[in-house]
Amino acid sequence: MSCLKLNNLACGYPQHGTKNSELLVVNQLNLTLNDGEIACLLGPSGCGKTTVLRAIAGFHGLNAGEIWLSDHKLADVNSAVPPERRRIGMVFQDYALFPHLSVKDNVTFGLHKLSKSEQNSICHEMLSLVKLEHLGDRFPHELSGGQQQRVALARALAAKPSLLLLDEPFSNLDVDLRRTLALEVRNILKQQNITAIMVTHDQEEAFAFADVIGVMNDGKLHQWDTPYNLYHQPNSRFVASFIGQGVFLSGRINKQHIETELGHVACDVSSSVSENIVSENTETHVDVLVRPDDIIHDQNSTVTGEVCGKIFAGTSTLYTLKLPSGTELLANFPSHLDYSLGQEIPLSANFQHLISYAKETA
Ligand SMILES: Nc1ncnc2c1ncn2[C@@H]1O[C@H](COP(=O)(O)OP(=O)(O)OP(=O)(O)O)[C@@H](O)[C@H]1O
Repeated sequence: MSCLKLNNLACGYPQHGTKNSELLVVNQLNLTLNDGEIACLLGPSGCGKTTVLRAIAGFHGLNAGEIWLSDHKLADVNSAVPPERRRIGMVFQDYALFPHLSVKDNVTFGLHKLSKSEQNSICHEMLSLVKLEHLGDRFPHELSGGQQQRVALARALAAKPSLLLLDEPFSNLDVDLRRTLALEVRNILKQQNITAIMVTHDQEEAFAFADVIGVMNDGKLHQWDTPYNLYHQPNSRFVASFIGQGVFLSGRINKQHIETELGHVACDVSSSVSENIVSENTETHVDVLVRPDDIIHDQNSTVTGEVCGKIFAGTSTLYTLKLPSGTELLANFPSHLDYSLGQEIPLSANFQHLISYAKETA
């Protein structure tokens, strides 16, 4: 069952120097999040992620569209349920704990309508959920960043929200802690069947945390999909370039093949060229997306790439390989294959999913 629905959402900010005029920073945005699903909004800085989150929370009005939570309309252009009546919890980047209150008092802050014993029981349940039962009497300044964020999560969940919004919750933490806490929070949310949306800049964090990811650019939602599909079946050139690593290699469609510098690649022309494909009997120039895991070391190949960069990453090494045309590809090889800078490596491509787009004209 759908929990959150955004229909044709548009939001803006007043433009400097003009009265009654707003610049739209989110436009025609549609998405549906099912009960118990965890989503991320991902996109370049300034693309409108936080504005969407603020609109859902009720801190930002709508210029067009509707927001629905289960069967309740939360907002449209003319009306809005106030934030405190939306049953939406929030976790912020800077934890936003009350510094003068103990951990226990922070967690029970929104529960003043309940009896003391109900408050204590929920507080105990929430603190054990985030594994902080032993720190209930401490104050925020006596906790690490990761512990403070756990308290913020416990506080948000104590109010039994219908939806949880997380605004870059892990970005103040170091990289290792970010990854482990993202997974830990995901497990807690799944265990409690909480529907949630997180905003982040960090793709790996989004991949680890979310069931579904919305890739935004310039106020628009380009693709709302699983991490696997975003990587293997990006629906636009923007998503293909933004998600994961990859390089576009020039190609030319010839019947059921695309001719590239790495040889002929078999393809189903109708499904592989996603944008602006022209008729099959004209020569069509395309850009083929080559991911680092598409490139293989192939002793039988006559095409070689010169190693001009390498980044060792433990189990694998990411190489930059220059083809004779000068195009530089990225290739991920197991790290026991240790090539030197300047070495020529015979290469071929092994595409699991061929992604190509009509060639961009300069
Ligand atoms: N109060 C404001 N007044 C005017 N413009 C604003 C205001 N807040 C944000 N904007 C603009 O709206 C656009 C979207 O901002 P938003 O904060 O939603 O982006 P974001 O994707 O969350 O960015 P980041 O990842 O950097 O936090 C940006 O161009 C920003 O400059």
